Amino acid sequence: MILDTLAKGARRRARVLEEADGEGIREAAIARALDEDVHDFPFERNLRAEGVNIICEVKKASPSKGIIADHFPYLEIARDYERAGAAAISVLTEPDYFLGSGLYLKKISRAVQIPILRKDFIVSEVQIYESKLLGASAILLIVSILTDEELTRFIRTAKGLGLSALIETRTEEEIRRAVLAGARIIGVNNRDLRDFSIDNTRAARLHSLVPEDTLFIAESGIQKREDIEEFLAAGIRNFLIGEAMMKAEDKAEKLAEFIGEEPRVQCKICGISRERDIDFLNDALPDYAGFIFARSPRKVTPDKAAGLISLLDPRIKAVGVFVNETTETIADIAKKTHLSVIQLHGDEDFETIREVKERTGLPVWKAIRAGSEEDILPWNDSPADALLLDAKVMGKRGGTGKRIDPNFARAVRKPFLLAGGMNCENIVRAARIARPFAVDVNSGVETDGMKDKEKIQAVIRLLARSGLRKG
Ligand SMILES: O=C(O)c1ccccc1N[C@@H]1O[C@H](COP(=O)(O)O)[C@@H](O)[C@H]1O
Repeated sequence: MILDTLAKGARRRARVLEEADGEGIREAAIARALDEDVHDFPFERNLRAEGVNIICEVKKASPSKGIIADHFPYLEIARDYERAGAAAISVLTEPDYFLGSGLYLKKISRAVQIPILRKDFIVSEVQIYESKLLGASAILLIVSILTDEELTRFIRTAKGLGLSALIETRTEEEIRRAVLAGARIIGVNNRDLRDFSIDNTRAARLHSLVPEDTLFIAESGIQKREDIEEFLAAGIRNFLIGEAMMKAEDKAEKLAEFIGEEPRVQCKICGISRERDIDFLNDALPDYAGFIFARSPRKVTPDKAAGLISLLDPRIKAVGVFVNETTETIADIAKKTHLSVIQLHGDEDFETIREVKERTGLPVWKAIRAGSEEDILPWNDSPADALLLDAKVMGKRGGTGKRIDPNFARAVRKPFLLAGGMNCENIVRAARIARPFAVDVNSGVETDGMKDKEKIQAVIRLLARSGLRKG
């Protein structure tokens, strides 16, 4: 049986590794874990995020399909997965049948920000230490090739290193063993590795046996949206998809098909200060253009802004960004420059928001620098028309390029925009988790402090290809 052959090969490689420098690998991995925050477990955190979470796989070949990708630009594939909004990336490292490599994992983990699962046949602790050094955030443990003692010990070793362990099962009995061993994440493989047959009902059938607080992942054989819909009906929302993602020419479009969303997100490009920027926007056609009237490298004078806004395509609404400005000045500038929306990005209170709304007759967006959900809660009662969630950075007002945890959006009870370090790499996943009415992109579409035409176009196109915004 292929699984026995794969496990045998893994044992041979683990022995070579152990003999070469088992002790050194162990020590280096433990030192790295001590250096990091080992309680963070980003793989698990991402799978607990709102909505459908998909782990996309990087694999050149498989024993069932043979060569999947003749051309295998693995770094580009991984970056495309990240941009497409993958929750994590699974990287095959088994060399003989999957033509994988530890080097692929090492390089991918440096190229993307999302967590990486090492997909291999782990039969020895030295492979777990090695996974840590390669940059994995999670490892796969296959119940059928491990004893109960090994399973328990490997889960514990992984945890001590800050690695999550995805425990792969195929039967009721294996789920029982996984639970007893202390699994926090259980996967059910729809593919039978004895004969490679696929049974897409398996994960749905076995799901109910897994305790509620344990993460559940349906693995293998998922090809189209209808497959996902069947799993969703069974209460499953985390998936590991290999071949279908590898074969998809446009990863963003394929992931959008799996997730199945209605276009609902608008886009604001902020910090517009030059005629060239207006040309970029008139070409890309975002929904809003932001003009900053506060202290900032992107600051514009009212005269300059009036000139720029007069050149703006009428389909793009002008947003004025103010920090602790007087209501009178805001009203004057709004009139002079023909603003459509006022964004208050300072310490403005409810009373000021009310005054600005009254004096200008315009909608007001209140920016909140959120370090936690608690920072957001009081603003749900504010008179602002919408909130704008931005990152909290001590001593800074905005334009920090720092990300906000999109899960904070759970606390918002009003229409809101998501801002803070949005760029082509993170915008799709953040928008899917937070579900704002608009995303706000500023420093993430700049090069050397200037707005960059290619980056603006890339963000706008990506939002459309991902099904988030009308194209
Ligand atoms: O961009 C600025 O310099 C700025 C200055 C003062 C207030 C707000 C500012 N920008 C706003 O910050 C957010 C997020 O920006 P980034 O993507 O993190 O660079 C955005 O809403 C801008 O309008």
